[in-house]
Amino acid sequence: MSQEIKEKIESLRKELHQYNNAYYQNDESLISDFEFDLKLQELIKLETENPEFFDANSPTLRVGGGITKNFPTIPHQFRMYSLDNSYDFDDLEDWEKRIEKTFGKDEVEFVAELKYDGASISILYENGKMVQAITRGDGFQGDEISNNVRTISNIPLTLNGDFPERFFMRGEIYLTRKDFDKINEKREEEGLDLFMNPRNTASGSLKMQDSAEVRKRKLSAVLYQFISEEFPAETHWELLQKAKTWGFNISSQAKLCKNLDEIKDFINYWDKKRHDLPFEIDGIVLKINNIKQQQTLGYTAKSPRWAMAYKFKAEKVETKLESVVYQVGRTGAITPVANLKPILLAGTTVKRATLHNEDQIKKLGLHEDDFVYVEKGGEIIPKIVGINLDKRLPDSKEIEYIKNCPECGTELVKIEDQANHFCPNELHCPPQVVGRMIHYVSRKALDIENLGSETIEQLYIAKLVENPADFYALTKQQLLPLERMAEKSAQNIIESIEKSKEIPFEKVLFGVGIKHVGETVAKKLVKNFSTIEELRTASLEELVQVEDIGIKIAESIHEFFKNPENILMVERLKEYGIKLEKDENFNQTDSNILEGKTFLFTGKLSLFTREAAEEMVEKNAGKNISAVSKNLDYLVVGEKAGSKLKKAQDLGTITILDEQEFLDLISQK
Ligand SMILES: NC(=O)c1ccc[n+]([C@@H]2O[C@H](COP(=O)([O-])OP(=O)(O)OC[C@H]3O[C@@H](n4cnc5c(N)ncnc54)[C@H](O)[C@@H]3O)[C@@H](O)[C@H]2O)c1
Ligand SMILES: [Zn+2]
Repeated sequence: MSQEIKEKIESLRKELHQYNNAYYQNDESLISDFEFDLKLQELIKLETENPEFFDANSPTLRVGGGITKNFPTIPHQFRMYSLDNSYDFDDLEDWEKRIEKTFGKDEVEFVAELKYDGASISILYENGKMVQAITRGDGFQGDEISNNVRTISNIPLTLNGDFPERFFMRGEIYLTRKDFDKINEKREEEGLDLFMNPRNTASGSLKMQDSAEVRKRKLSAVLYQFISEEFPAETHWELLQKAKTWGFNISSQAKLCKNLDEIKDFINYWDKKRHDLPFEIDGIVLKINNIKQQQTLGYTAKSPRWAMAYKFKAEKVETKLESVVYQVGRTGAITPVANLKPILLAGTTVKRATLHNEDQIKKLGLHEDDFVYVEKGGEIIPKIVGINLDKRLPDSKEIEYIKNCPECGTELVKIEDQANHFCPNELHCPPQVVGRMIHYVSRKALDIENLGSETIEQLYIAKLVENPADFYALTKQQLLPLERMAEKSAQNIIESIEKSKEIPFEKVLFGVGIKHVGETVAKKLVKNFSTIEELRTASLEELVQVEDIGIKIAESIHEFFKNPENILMVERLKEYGIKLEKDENFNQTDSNILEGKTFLFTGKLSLFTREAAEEMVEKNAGKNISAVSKNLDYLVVGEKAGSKLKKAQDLGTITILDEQEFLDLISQK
């Protein structure tokens, strides 16, 4: 039994560490906050009942965040805690009883505040000037991100009035829904992946290296806590009012509450009204007003005893499933989508929910005409979390997954290890044909500016283009009749297409869309095969001899050139003057300073991508190798470097550099 409990505790700890890592380090939510908190509660319970399994590193005792290597690490003069969570009024009543036991009934006042969903920050002010801003990090120390915080317009850099000489203000950096949507609209235009939610985006933005980029994100800030050795007032409420006169943005919704009933009213009000706020909140924070009382209560290992968060449950609504439709992505991946009877959820009308893939539908056990529960978690897209079986009609049929592509009728295939079905008709399935052309014009490929996905779709429907070679036969006269196409834009498109004839071979090779041939692989291929002819006629054996080219890629290249339509397209591209040969300066190096030296990069790099780093090594005559061994000269470590770093340290002969030191090394030339 006890072994079982031990294993359960360990597995929960491991799981929660993983979620924390994703959440705080990579700004990703692998599960909903609600599910996360349930697991945490379960662990707390098990640990309290089984104190023999105590571990100071347990996620129940530690603030989840971490420190990155990209900013200076600064210790907090006053530790930054997390908050205890409660989900129902019973929890709150328990908390209030504990407090009354210490101070007596009616002796305690509370301040109720909105719980802003962003990233917390501690800002030091000296003599009325902002001096330093630090993230919460692990609570003991955080990242110094002063320059990024200075770009936030509602954080005062200088103060007014009668402020103390030295103190910290703590608060939350967040994104309004509107600014979040704007960022995503722009990303959509640029063909970039969309951000998941305002919280993760705000937190990620704060950790960007270039503060000019941070400024563009239009972050907001609200301050909710004054901290210092001495307090210029006796209550939290008064401190907030004072901070306001000094120039801080203090939440206008905060409310002084005399008792639990007033607190409950506040909570009930905001549980309904929160969707009308211009920003997201995930609950309410309650704080004891009197500072002396706060000090008497003190802290647990993780949170103040004088404060409590009340978290709103993710809203769940029931609605009817009207149909399941199947979308074909640009890579041929099939995504089932549920069309729902429109319903209001978390402030927006929901009509659709993603069903992910066949397994998900099976797992839900979805039938036609089912009544389903829909929830909005941390993500923007709502999902179906359950079915109301009481309302299922007796003769309703189970949803049967489609066998053929809804766009072109081709029989779908399932590839091992992948959750989605695919339509294999790459060359003639309409979304895939369009997708291939969009890929061809994208920035990392032929970089044909002005030719957006909508225009390509229109051109395809008008039967003017069917593969990348067709772009080069387009005329301005053909473009003009398209919707919303002005003379000037048409001219720009023609010019951009013409300009793409300058793009080097490796990008063209990436652009033609051979499966598994990404940017890096394309480069490696061009290094070894100077012309498209050489590549086309290379045998599988010759291909796999190239560094990083495995049999899968080799076969995919063969497959591509077996198809007469592809050969014809390549021939036409050649005729139009597209570069299908290696540039003379392809192998040119910048310097020889790394000659004879070997490099390996590990961990999460933030100053450059791994590919860019490897390219820098090559351009300076160094060599990249793929494992830590006696042959390795330099190991360059990013954030969270793991086993490779350890191995290198153990070997003791390898020089370990951080990213900046690596840059310094090559700039010595
Ligand atoms: N989905 C996931 O994978 C995942 C992973 C880790 C954590 N989480 C979520 O994060 C929570 C833990 O995060 P946490 O440690 O930041 O705690 P928390 O979010 O529960 O509460 C503490 C934080 O609340 C913020 N806050 C907002 N308004 C405030 C106000 N008015 N006064 C004081 N503080 C205010 C502060 O930033 C403070 O650090 C979990 O309970 C979970 O919901 C989710
Ligand atoms: Zn198809």
